[in-house]
Amino acid sequence: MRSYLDLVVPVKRLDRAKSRLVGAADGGIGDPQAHADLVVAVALDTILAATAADGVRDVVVVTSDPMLTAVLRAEGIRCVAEAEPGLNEAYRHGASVLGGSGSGRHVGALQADLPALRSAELAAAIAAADGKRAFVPDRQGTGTTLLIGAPDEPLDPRFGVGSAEAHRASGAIELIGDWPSLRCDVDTEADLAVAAQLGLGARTQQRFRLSA
Ligand SMILES: Nc1nc2c(ncn2[C@@H]2O[C@H](COP(=O)(O)OP(=O)(O)OP(=O)(O)O)[C@@H](O)[C@H]2O)c(=O)[nH]1
Ligand SMILES: C=C(OP(=O)(O)O)C(=O)O
Repeated sequence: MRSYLDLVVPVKRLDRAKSRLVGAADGGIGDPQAHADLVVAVALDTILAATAADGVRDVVVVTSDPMLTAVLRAEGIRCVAEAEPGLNEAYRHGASVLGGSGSGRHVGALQADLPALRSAELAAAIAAADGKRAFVPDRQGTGTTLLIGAPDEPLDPRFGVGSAEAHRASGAIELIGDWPSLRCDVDTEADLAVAAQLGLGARTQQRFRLSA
């Protein structure tokens, strides 16, 4: 069965996002603008790869950051403000904006920190889910980079520490394919170095201080 997904992608306010990456931007530590630019670049590379993936119909970003909203809207990307703080809250809000459950829509949750993402890998994961509730674990196997809801059911996101196990326990099928770029979320500078080996998106490539 061919599935067409609408994706929700939340991003924190830039002054709070990706705190473990402070210092990885080309301006180094002590340059908040350089850090913000790196977070924007990572999000934009992720989102543009997602919008180009076969099987993705629509993407909505949930963020309350004014600068990020302006940048994304200039790229033609739809943004909505958070209704309340929190990652799972942002996913639920995005899903409700997209139509939520019972409206013939099929919603997925994609993390915004996948700067090496290849559209073909995301498309392959969506196809592998075959219309069922499913998730893709991060490369460590403990977190989640993509959750695909069951059609016409609430998304029921369970992101946070140990989210792979939480999504498994919720009945989602674990999808493991040869999708390194889809599994490579970047929390630390070491993760960014791994993503760089896979091939960073053009914007992140420009902003990452290549120290390693
Ligand atoms: N809109 C929204 N997005 C969030 C929220 N919390 C996390 N995110 C996003 O979810 C993704 C995964 O979160 P984390 O990997 O924990 O990233 P982070 O919290 O920015 O990074 P650290 O400060 O290093 O923990 C990132 O793209 C965040 O921007 C939230 O409360 N609201
Ligand atoms: C919130 C998550 O991401 P991270 O591990 O990047 O914090 C998660 O994997 O559920």
